[in-house]
Amino acid sequence: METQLPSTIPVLPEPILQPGTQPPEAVSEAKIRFEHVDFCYGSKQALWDIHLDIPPQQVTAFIGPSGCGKSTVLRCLNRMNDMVPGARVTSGKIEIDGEDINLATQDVTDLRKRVGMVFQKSNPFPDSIYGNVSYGLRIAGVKDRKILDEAVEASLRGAALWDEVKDRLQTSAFGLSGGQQQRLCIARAIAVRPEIILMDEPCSALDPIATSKVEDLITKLKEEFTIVMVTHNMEQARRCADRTAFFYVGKLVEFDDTMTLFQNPAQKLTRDYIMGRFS
Ligand SMILES: Nc1ncnc2c1ncn2[C@@H]1O[C@H](COP(=O)(O)OP(=O)(O)OP(=O)(O)O)[C@@H](O)[C@H]1O
Repeated sequence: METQLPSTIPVLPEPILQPGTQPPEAVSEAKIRFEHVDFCYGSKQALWDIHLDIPPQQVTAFIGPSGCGKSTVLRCLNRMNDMVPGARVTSGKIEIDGEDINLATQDVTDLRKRVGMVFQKSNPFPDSIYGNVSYGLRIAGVKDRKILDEAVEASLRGAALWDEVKDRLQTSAFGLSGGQQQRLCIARAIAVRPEIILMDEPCSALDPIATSKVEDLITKLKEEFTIVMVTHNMEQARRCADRTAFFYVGKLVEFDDTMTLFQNPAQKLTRDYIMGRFS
């Protein structure tokens, strides 16, 4: 019997996987592993039993309707949810390279060096282009101008921005277009050589041309980084993501390689969502 699409979003979701469905098989070489994770904001549960293996050096996209928990899952990975009073993982475990990132011994600053983040709205600092890209290295204590120069150039090249800004590195970052500012934020994120880059709707404020440049960049960045992105744009998930996870009311409904998820989803709920039967 297939799960019927609820007409309204229930407060407490019933099991939504089809009977007999097993959790996705563990990826042998997971960079990131969610093991049966429940998460609450105070007394309000936002995630139920999230079980997910994210492979290294691939792009993984999270899709699903508003409020289904995509950003919460993403923000678990750099412990940004710690900043919300009462927000916590209430059961289960989240591992990066096999290490539990919620242990009391975990250095959160160190974790955030390993797990960079790019936000929906570009957020350059009120500083020059050079100052923005070199920021992370400078606060880590790097003072050598040659090292900083090389890192800034490599990061701007890595973010496909060097040619557009190389002659104005000392000018304000606010003088860049929206798309350039977003690529600058990506350059700032990669300058400290993270292992994982989280992107929360990185193109939602951009026009189609700027979106296309950032999408090309995302595809290139996976050669070096593990990318996890939230997107409301299903075409973007199709274009950029190797694997896609579909969430609904705080549960992971389906996680598969992107082509399979879009062309032959195992769950009726996934099919209904990608066919636009609800949003
Ligand atoms: N700071 C917070 N305090 C309390 N509840 C929160 C907080 N942030 C998110 N939530 C709740 O947790 C649930 C999941 O929210 P989340 O932002 O993760 O969903 P989402 O799928 O990313 O949504 P959207 O696509 O609209 O960004 C929602 O019910 C939301 O109201």
